[in-house]
Amino acid sequence: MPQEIFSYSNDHVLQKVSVTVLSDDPQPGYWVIFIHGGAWRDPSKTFADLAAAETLLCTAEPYTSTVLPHIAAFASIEYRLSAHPEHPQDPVATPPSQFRNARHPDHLADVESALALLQGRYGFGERYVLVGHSCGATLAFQTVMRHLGGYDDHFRHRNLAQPSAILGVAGIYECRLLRDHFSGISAYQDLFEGAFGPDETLWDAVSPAKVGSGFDGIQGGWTAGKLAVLAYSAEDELVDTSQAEAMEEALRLWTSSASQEETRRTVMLPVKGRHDEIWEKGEELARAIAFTLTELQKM
Ligand SMILES: Nc1ccccc1C(=O)C[C@H](N)C(=O)O
Repeated sequence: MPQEIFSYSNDHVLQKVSVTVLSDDPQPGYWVIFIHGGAWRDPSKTFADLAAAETLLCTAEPYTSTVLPHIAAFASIEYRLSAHPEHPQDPVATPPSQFRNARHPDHLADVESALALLQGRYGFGERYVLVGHSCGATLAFQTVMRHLGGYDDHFRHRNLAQPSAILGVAGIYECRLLRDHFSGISAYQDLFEGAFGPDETLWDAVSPAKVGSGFDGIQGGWTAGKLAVLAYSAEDELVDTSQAEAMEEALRLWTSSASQEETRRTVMLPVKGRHDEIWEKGEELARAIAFTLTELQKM
């Protein structure tokens, strides 16, 4: 199954998405679309972060007989990044197409452009699971928020088909809460300021767990959604469990406002390993993706 790489814009080298199509079946399975983490800024995180889990899902039992038949394709999105203090770039010598100085809403606008490219080429509609790790989970849930601070509705891809399920893995859902939990570590203040600027009211207005349970957030926005899975690890040294707990709470109104019972669910999924181990080894990420697809089949 050859991997293809598409650029969804020519402005920046990071504006690309990898695609591996497994089945051209007219009765297709789900697309699994991944958004990597790295605190909106870490250039060592790439679309290849899905590779270990993807390989396991495609080659290892029991996945090959249980979930693989229900997967149509894998895609993995890269997006423009903010500046990273440990990866400085010379602003004069670096071409604009490689310079990392993105600010919200650039990251999300890129994710939406990537989804638009995929929908335009493959037209899978709502038959996809959006999977995000760390800030990738923030971005995944932001795509289905009705309004978003600092992002003019006018510029959003309003007619994009929404995912049937979102799997957040070690996700950041409430910026200030995370910063305060690690208040002795300046990197947290820096990474949020790098992505969103110093105005903390904006941090709240982009946090899926802060605006989630409201008409402006996921409750009003994610009309097509069926399943939210929040995978979290007690061994995660960078994102503590209160993030997934806050998101679970915020999703409560979204779940209960479904027109019929059992048509929307939120599931907390404990996984093992440190923050990056989850996708690096791939076993836990693969298990979480398989879990999400299996639960989705039941609905
Ligand atoms: N401090 C974090 C808190 C939460 C999530 C990620 C990070 C990271 O540090 C990611 C990346 N390794 C970075 O250097 O930006």
